[in-house]
Amino acid sequence: MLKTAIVGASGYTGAELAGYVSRHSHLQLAGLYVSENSLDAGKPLSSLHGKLRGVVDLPVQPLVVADIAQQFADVDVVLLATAHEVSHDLAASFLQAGCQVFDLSGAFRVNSAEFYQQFYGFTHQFPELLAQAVYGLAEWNAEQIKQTDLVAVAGCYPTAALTALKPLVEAGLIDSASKVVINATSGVSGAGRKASLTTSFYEVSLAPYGVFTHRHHPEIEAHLGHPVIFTPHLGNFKRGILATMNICLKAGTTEQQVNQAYQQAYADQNIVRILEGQWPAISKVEHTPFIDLAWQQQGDDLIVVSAEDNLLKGAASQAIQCVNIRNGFAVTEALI
Ligand SMILES: NC(=O)C1=CN([C@@H]2O[C@H](COP(=O)(O)OP(=O)(O)OC[C@H]3O[C@@H](n4cnc5c(N)ncnc54)[C@H](OP(=O)(O)O)[C@@H]3O)[C@@H](O)[C@H]2O)C=CC1
Ligand SMILES: CC(=O)N[C@@H](CCC(=O)OP(=O)(O)O)C(=O)O
Repeated sequence: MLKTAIVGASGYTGAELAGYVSRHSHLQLAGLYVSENSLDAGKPLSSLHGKLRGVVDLPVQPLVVADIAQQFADVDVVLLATAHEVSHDLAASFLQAGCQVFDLSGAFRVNSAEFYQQFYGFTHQFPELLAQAVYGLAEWNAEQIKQTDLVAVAGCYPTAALTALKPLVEAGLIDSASKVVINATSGVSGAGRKASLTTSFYEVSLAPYGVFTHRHHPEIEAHLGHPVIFTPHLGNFKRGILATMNICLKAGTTEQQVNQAYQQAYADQNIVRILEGQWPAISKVEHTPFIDLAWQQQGDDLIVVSAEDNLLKGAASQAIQCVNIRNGFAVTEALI
């Protein structure tokens, strides 16, 4: 059994991770952590997330950064479900303590100091870790994930977009002079558990945000290798992302070529479900680790739609996929 700690355990993705670890045959929950001065320190996780009652009743403990080397010396796996800046500051200490680190934040996803300055507003202090981190898009980077101790789990919108678009790029089917247009809508849990006016029930409608400026725009381009226009939207529902993508195919691309590109990428991947005769919908993927895909072609125009649960395939279940891949467990262990 691998001793597994969750940092940021009281948050939305942290609680999902705790549920998965508790039902994993090869992981043993070694500790649940929040910030040193957290108001929740000492409370059972199940008192904060009622669905975990009787499943994970361990209390969340304050993380004392100065004690990491000693306290985590016998911990095998650390799941960081913390804000980007927090993960940025903590990852090196856990790696030095000998832990495998799976970071759900954006702190190590793009190997570019400029990117962090421009889109995250901080100067990245760990260029060597940025270079060493493997992007945790589970279906695409399994070989590299097997060989690293630092996985930067892919972002929620990027997972929805890249899963849909990478097969087409890999097969060389997208018109190189065109940009792929991605419109995606997320439920409010994407913004985390902390109270804020923009995600309060009364305020939320359906509206775009972060137009031309969202940090997932460059993350998608960096890992796709093709220019995009990405517009996120916030919807008045709790969880899930639906992404609709408009693609200009190379002139003369056939339906068979498109179909083949997807079959080649995902025929053996249980988490990616290719739908026939129906479109993806959030209701079919919420509370599941799946990502659903469907497409329709008209001449050289292709519309692809993906749907996932932002807290699961967009975060926690993809992190567990990466843990499974890294440690040679069945990819879907604890997930399906
Ligand atoms: N929500 C989503 O859909 C997705 C989220 N992510 C990423 O995953 C990460 C977590 O997101 P989410 O679960 O939504 O966040 P939440 O805001 O819901 O939770 C954050 C957690 O971090 C804890 N925390 C805050 N500061 C520290 C600290 N210094 N040390 C230890 N723990 C700390 C918080 O507890 P306390 O404040 O009490 O200490 C809380 O447990 C983020 O980086 C986010 O970008 C990725 C993909 C999707
Ligand atoms: C609805 C909402 O606010 N969503 C968040 C994205 C979710 C998230 O936490 O982003 P990462 O995947 O990069 O960690 C946002 O737009 O910032």
